[in-house]
Order: sequence, then C-alpha cells, then structure tokens
Amino acid sequence: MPAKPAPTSLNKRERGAVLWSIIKKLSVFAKPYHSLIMATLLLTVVGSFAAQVNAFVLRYTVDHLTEILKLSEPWQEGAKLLTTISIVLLLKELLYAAISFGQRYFGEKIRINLSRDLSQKVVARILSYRMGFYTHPDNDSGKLQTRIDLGVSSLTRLVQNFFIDMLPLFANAIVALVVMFSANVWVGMVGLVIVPIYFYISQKQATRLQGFRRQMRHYRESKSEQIISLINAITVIKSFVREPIEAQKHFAIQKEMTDNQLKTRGIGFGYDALKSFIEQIGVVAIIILTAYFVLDGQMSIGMIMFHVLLFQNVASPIRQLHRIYDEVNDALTYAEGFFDILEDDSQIEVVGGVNPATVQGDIELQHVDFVYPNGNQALQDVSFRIRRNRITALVGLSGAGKSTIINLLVKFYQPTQGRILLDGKDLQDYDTHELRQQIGLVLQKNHIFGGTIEENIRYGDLTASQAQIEQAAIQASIHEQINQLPKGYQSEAKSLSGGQQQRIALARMFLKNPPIVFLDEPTASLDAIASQQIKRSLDLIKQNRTVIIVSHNIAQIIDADDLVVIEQGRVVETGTHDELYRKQGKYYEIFNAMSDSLNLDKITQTLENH
Ligand SMILES: Nc1ncnc2c1ncn2[C@@H]1O[C@H](COP(=O)(O)OP(=O)(O)OP(=O)(O)O)[C@@H](O)[C@H]1O
Repeated sequence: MPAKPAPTSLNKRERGAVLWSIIKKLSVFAKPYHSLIMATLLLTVVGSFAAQVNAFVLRYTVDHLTEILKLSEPWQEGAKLLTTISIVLLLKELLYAAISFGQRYFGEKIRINLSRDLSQKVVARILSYRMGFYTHPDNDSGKLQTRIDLGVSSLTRLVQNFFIDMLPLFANAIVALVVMFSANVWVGMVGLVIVPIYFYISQKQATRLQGFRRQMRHYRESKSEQIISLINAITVIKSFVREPIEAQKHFAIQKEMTDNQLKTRGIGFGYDALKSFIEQIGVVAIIILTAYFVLDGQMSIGMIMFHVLLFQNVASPIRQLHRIYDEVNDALTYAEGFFDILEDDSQIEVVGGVNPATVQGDIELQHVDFVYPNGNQALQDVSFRIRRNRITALVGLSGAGKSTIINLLVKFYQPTQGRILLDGKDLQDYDTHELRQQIGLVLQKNHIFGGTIEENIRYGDLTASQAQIEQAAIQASIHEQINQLPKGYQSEAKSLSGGQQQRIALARMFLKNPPIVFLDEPTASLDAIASQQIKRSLDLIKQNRTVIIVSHNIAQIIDADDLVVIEQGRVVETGTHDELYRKQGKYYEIFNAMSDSLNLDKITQTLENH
C-alpha cells in the first residue's frame, strides 16, 4: 500500500479534492437510501420555513398589541389576539415536532444503515484478500481494526452531522437570511456581513485545535494499546512484581491526556466567547438599525423582534461551524485509510479456474523462489517432488523456509519465480477455493473459535450429522473426554486444554477428510503426554493420504517415507531416512543433534534398569 501524505499536510485545494472524492465514494453507499434521503431533504426544507414562524408571530403580536393598546377596551381584542397566536404557535409546534422527529429519524436510519453497509462491505472485502495483506506490517490486527473502526465511525458521523444537525440548521439560516433581505436590504446586509466573520473565526478555531485533536487521538490509541498489552502481559507483570511501574506508566499518559484536554477546552471556550461577542454585536446592530427605521416611520415596532429572531436563526448554525471543520478533518484523516483498505484491488486473492474434481497428490516444485512482501527472501531455487499417498517430511533448522513451502502449497502466497505442479498442472490454474477443499492444514496451534465443541468440529464440514461429528472425535481420540464433560459436545471449546484443543482441530480435519494433509509442527506446543495422545490420531490422518509434515520431532521425522532437507531457503538433500543418514550430510548432522538432545544413553540406561 503506497504511503499517502497525511491529510493535514494537504493544501486547501487538495483537501477539497479529497473531500469531494470521499463524498462521491459515500454516495455510492447512499444509493439504496435515495428515497430516505429525499424525504429527509424535503422535511428539512419544510422545517426551515416552519422555524421562521416564531419571528412572524412575534412581529404580528407586537404590532397588534401596539394598536390594541390605543383602544379604550383593549382586553377584548387582546384576548382574541392571544387566542389566535396561541393556536398558530401550537399548530406550528406540532408540525415542527413531527418534522423534526421525521427528519432525525430518517437521518438516523440513513446513518445506521450506512454504518452497517460500510462495516459489512469492508469485512467481506478483507476476507477476499490474500494472505500477504494480513501479514503486511501496516495491517497487523490492532492497526487494521483501528483503521476500520475509525473509518466507519468518522464517515457515519459526517453523514449524521450533515443530515441531523447541520442540514436543518443551514436550511434555517438560508431561509432566515432571505426573509431578512426581503424585509429590508440593510438588515439583511448585517446578517450577511456577520457570516464571513464567523466563518473566519470558526476556521481559525478548528485549525488551532487540530493539533490538539490529533494529539488526543494519539493519546487515546496509546492508552488502549497500553491497556491491551497490560492484560496480555499480566503474568510477566505479576511474576516480576511490576504492578506499580505499570500503573505509573499509565498515569503518565493519563496526565498528558488531561493537560491536553484542558488546553483544548480552554482554547475552544475562548473562541466560543469571541463568537458570541460578535453575535451580540450583530444583535445590537440589528436593534439600532431597525429602531432607526421605526423612528423614521419606515417600519413598525414589531420589526425589532422580527429581525432579532431572524438574525438568531442565521447565527445559530454558524456558531457550530467549527464542528463541521472538525468532522470533515476526521473524515479526511480516517476515510482515506478506510477506502484504501476497501479499494485495494491488488490484494484480491487470485482464484484461478480449473476445478480439481479429484486430486491425486503428486506435487512438484520447480525452481521456486519466494520473497515475502517485506523483502525477506525465504526460498531460492527450490525443486523437489512429493509423491502421492506418501509421507514427506520437511527437515531443517529454524527459519530454513519449511513453513513458507507449506504457505505456497496452500496458495496463501504465489512463488516469485518458478512453479508448483499438482498432478501435472500448475497450482495457479486451480480454483483456489476448490483446491483448499482438497487440503487439510494442521498447525502448531490451531484456532479454536468461541462457541461449543460441536460447532468447532463442524467447521470441517458444515453439513455433518451429529454421528459424523462424533466419529471424527473418536478418530481424534477426544470423544470419551468430551462425553465426560457436564455439557458434552455443547461445552465451550475454548475452556479445553491445549492438547484437547489440538485434538478438536484434528477432529475438524477428519471431518473434512481431504486427500492431502499438511502438518506444520502439529505437536510442537504440546507436552509429552499430549503429544503421545495425539500420535494415534496423527497416524490415522496419515493413512491413504499425501502428507507433508514439518517437524522438529525426531520420531515424526523417521516415520516419514521421504525427507527433504532445507537450509537457508534451499533444498540441500532429498531421500529416505536411511539414504540420508548414510550420506552423512546435513540430515546426518541434524539427526545427530536431535538424538543428542534427547540424551539417549541416559534414557536407554533408565529403561534397561527398570
Ligand atoms: N510473514 C512473513 N513475512 C516476512 N518474512 C517471513 C514471514 N514468515 C516467515 N518469514 C521469513 O522467512 C524465512 C523462512 O521462515 P519459515 O517460517 O518458512 O521457516 P521455518 O523453516 O518454518 O522455521 P521454523 O522451524 O522456526 O518454523 C525466515 O527468515 C522468516 O523470518
């Protein structure tokens, strides 16, 4: 993903262009809600006219009261006037309540639906991305989640503020300004002059606060990151008795955060005071101007209230202008990162076309080179064959490239050079999803999903019956233990021990029953007893399948039919255990190191003596 300049470093024109592109992208998501948007806009227009009624009513009341006061019996006419205006105001309030309810409700509906659609789309999209996307350093789980969350929330907040807060206020302001102008050009001019001053101050306020807001975001991220790492590291913290130090570290962030918050508030309040001062100057100017026209006999006295109320309708949305700047800035900051994720076509997994009806399992790597996206060259000119229905072990020291070979065989990555053939056909030509249906992958630690044991095993075949699930559990030597649990197959799978979880993963594999199985250090995270317990299941898995096993376990290696020895990304030896041992090359060296580490002499002695 190419690095883009931070939105804050963009000039005004560039920011405008970015904002426009965000709006265009959002409008695609808004398309299904066209009628809702139209309804909201219509209500907004009607509402903005209704909002001016108070000013008209007040003008009418003041002017009529002035006339009525001149009568000898003012009470009778006064009562009539009060009844009329009460009815008008009541009706207007009822209408306004209905409009603002509809307008808020529709606006909120658009926001909620849009938020759902954006989240759903991005999840569906990243699920279609290749493995390289997930292993890219820019996309580690925390960062990816933050980018998605902040992207969705800033975009939906932009929509929410536009439809629910800003749009009605601005519609009111425009209608009020038009009414002011039609009442008197000079009064209208006062309203119009205040607007750019407000704009200027609001922009200054937003620019001034931008740095603080960015800082605040940074504090929030570090704070949550620190809490997560604290929870993850709790065993180490407690065992080293470092609780006070960790609390102190947290306090340091809290303190900087509160200082920053106070400064932000202080500056915000300062600007708010300045804006309300300017507004009051506007009010005074309107009163003086209208009073002049009244004294000059050009206007009635009711016009004073009329103009002041209209002016307030103009000023109140402008008072919120800095919020728009903030929202837009947030959208500029986060939406780009979000759309980068959403629109990264280069990350879409290549699916291929050939549908492998039945796979035999003859695999051949031809001069394969592989470089990870971060530039790590993991494999160089790797060529070897894997024969069907045999067990092939990949042997090598840590970092040799064994897991990388498995990653290429499952099509998680594509070779940078060379090709991989399966049953004589290039792996790239196979339909990726169909191919993966034919392959089982058992890792050192297999993910167990939150949910029941039954659900976790069923993941291997979503259509499996209960009997098939139990059969798979029997093959994975876990059935009896599951039955002993109070809730049996309905127990929470995550509460099982590591060894039990590994057997649940094997049961999942038995249920899938693929012709090819890759075992990548399947017992490495288990203790001796657990390893021994799953040995029988592994032996069962290996029957009548093409198996590739990566292991540092001597027993699993000598069990294999063929061995491929890898050193620093290159194949250095291939053959059977006996052939390679006799050869006294790299395998001989690794094998001796493994058997020495077992302390065989002592083990044999112990076994002989008892
Ligand atoms: N996602 C990745 N991105 C970048 N480099 C990687 C990635 N995964 C592995 N590597 C690098 O590729 C090389 C081969 O790693 P690989 O995991 O294939 O070795 P391995 O033989 O399976 O090792 P181990 O026995 O420790 O699992 C190493 O140098 C490793 O640092």
